[in-house]
Amino acid sequence: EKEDVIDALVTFMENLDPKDMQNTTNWGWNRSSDPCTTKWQGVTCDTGNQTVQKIVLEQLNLSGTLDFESVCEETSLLSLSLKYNNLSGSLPPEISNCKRLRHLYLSGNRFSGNLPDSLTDLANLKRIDISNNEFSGKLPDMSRITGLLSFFAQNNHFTGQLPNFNYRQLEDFDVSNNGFSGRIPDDTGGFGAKSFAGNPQLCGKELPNACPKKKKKNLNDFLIFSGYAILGLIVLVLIALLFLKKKERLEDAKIGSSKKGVKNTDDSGHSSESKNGVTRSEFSITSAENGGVSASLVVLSSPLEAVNGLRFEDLLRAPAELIGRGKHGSLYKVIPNGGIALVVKRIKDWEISRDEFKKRMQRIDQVKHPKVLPVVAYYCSKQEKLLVYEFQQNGSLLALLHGSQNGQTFDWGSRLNIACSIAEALAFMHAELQDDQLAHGNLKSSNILLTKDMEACMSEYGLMVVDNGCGSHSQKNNSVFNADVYAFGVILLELLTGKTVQNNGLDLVKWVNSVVKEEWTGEVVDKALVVEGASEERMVGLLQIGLKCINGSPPIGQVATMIVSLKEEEERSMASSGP
Ligand SMILES: Nc1ncnc2c1ncn2[C@@H]1O[C@H](COP(=O)(O)OP(=O)(O)OP(=O)(O)O)[C@@H](O)[C@H]1O
Repeated sequence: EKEDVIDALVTFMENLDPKDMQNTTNWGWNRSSDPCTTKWQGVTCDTGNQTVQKIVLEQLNLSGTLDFESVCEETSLLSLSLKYNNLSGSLPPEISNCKRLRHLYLSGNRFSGNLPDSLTDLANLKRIDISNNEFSGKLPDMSRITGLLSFFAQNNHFTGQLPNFNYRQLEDFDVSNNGFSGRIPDDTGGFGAKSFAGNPQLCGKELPNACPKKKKKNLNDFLIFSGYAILGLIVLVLIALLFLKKKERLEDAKIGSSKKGVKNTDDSGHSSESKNGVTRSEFSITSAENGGVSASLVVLSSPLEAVNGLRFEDLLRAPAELIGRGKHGSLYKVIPNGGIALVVKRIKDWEISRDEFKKRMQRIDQVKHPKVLPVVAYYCSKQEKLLVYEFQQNGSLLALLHGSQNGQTFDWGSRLNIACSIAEALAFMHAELQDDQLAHGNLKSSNILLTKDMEACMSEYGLMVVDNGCGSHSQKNNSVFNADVYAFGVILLELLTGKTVQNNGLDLVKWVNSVVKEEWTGEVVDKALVVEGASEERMVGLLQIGLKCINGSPPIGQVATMIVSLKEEEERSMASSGP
């Protein structure tokens, strides 16, 4: 197999047409030597498993073509740089075989034609530089490469609309001097005119060319508008209610600030200090002139600079986009003061007293776990409960499993990691919040979000608006914690089978149970995992843990330990088997 790779690499080099390189002393590229043990010009290997990781052939006057089919035979390739040569021809779609490629530097050549769509299948790509070539046509949908940090494509002949980019995440971006047309988004993450210059048909806020006003309202505008309208309405209703309340309960109205502990649920203060030293600022919904009002936005201390000064008015003033309407309320995306994106969960019909709600939020805030998405602020009045979280641009586990996967493979290792992270986080939370009887209460794949580093974290811990009384699993296990373990079992089945959950997971559980009874365990798992060659032994191991969670409600701590050891086994076997 190693011979095949060496053969392919030499073919790749021959296609680059290295005229005088063969005469150089360090050339080295030939079929009778090994790129990692003998020195091949421009090649760097992994010292551990002796595979080629980097190929850098810059300014060598190479004048042939780029044969991705051959070079991608070395599947462990991380970086390829062919800057400043004289290479031509188009990029073949086989580029997508270089699955682990992170850096692709091709600037300063004469490459032409379209970029292949399959480029965006490379989920690990971080930096692309194709500037100063003769590329043309439309760019593929670059937002599919979720981790992209640099994109240089200046000085080419690209045309058409710019595709979506995750501008906020990009560190470098330049598409100047091409033939792009259409409008650029209002929010380009700080990239200004310079990055887009020299495209006379581009228009946008950042550019000298302002766009003509849009006439037709599109769906997006409608959503934003309805978001505004609904939030506006909430405010009006709230203010009206607060005035009524103020009249009735004048004795409650106090202005000023007070020091208080966590247990103290007097909520008229403007700033307070909790027992554990966490500073909180509270802002009345109306200003102090209106007298003390008891409903207020509590901003929990947050590592996010932008959130610390957040005021309720900022939330109200910011454009709100309705992004979901779940069983328990609606979810809006807001970007207060044009800063960091937040989501506001508005919970409807929650029979919980204000004191109870505050106590619960403060208690949950004290118990921090890196894999539990913290509430950055909450708002609570009798009628209205709002929770504010940081927006997670990489979406949820549900979307990753069942939505458009953007062509990325969701491999076994990542699935096992997610299972492990969530189990550990849940075990930690259950242990800390045992006495308070605070469980997650609504654990499901749409409440497992992916952070910008694609780490899983649990959202909406402790909402527990759910019906604890009915539903078949809670008859058997009446504790709130057991319900979480059951729900976690369903998530494990989802991870393994790739199937959607319906009917609170009952359908999936029934199906898996019936297949397992017939001992066709292998049939249960997601085809993608089988194709990938994931270890059957460990997949069956995880399946058994999932079924245990569903049928036996073991303590989550035990479940976490089992998954951790499964993951360690996986890591050991990866380390010993090599590539
Ligand atoms: N902080 C967040 N950042 C990004 N997306 C989020 C965030 N929180 C939730 N979402 C996503 O928004 C969508 C709507 O969420 P929402 O919580 O309203 O619905 P749900 O989870 O389906 O139902 P439920 O009301 O039972 O929680 C879901 O797909 C969810 O994954």
